[in-house]
Amino acid sequence: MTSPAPASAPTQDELKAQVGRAALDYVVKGEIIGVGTGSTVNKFIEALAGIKDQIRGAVSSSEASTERLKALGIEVFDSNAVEELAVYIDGADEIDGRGYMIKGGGAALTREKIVAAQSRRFVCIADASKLVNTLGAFPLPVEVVPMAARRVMRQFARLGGLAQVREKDGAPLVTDNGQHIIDVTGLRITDPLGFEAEVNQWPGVVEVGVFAHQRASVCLLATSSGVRTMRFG
Ligand SMILES: O=C(CO)[C@H](O)[C@H](O)COP(=O)(O)O
Repeated sequence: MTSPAPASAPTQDELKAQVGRAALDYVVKGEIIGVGTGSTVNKFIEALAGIKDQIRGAVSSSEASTERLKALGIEVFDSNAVEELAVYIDGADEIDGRGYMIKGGGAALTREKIVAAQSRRFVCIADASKLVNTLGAFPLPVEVVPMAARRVMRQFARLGGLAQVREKDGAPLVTDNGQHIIDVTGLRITDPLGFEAEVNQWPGVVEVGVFAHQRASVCLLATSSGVRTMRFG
């Protein structure tokens, strides 16, 4: 007699698909939905296409997500055309136990923060590897005006961080906003609210990838035993 093969652990792709589907429970019917950027959000967009007739459309946080949404027949609105969104659904590079996040691994942090700020609720979708005690192990993305890059990098060095300009195809990556990204390693961000406020007032910083003032309201965390829901008040 043979015993059944042990169930294999879900792959990261399956975990992302799982939270992408779970986020459909937070989609407010008849509304325009805020949609983020990244591989987890791409799974959400696929799932959203299945209920596209139940929403009015989306405000998107990047050209990449806009393209995907449109390809699946979901109307995309300019963020200026919508005063307030009921919900924003997006991934994260790190999230802590208070709903504070690092975002921007996909270089879309500025638009992500804008759409998050116009939304009543931020639903973060992530796999369990993104949950941390203290933010900072993931290189912190910061969008900067190119002429300020070196100065901002020196300011991070004074905080003990090591910054480098993100590159694509051998040249500095250019964001959807025509700016550059620097990635900073070696930081331990114990006061995300204070850190975000400080870095955002350095000349030439367009936006820092710490999401503390726009923290998550809820996080759907994919684990090998199912989706765990964390609420942050
Ligand atoms: O902030 C982001 C893009 O700027 C993404 O939300 C973050 O990088 C997570 O991406 P993924 O779901 O691919 O892990």
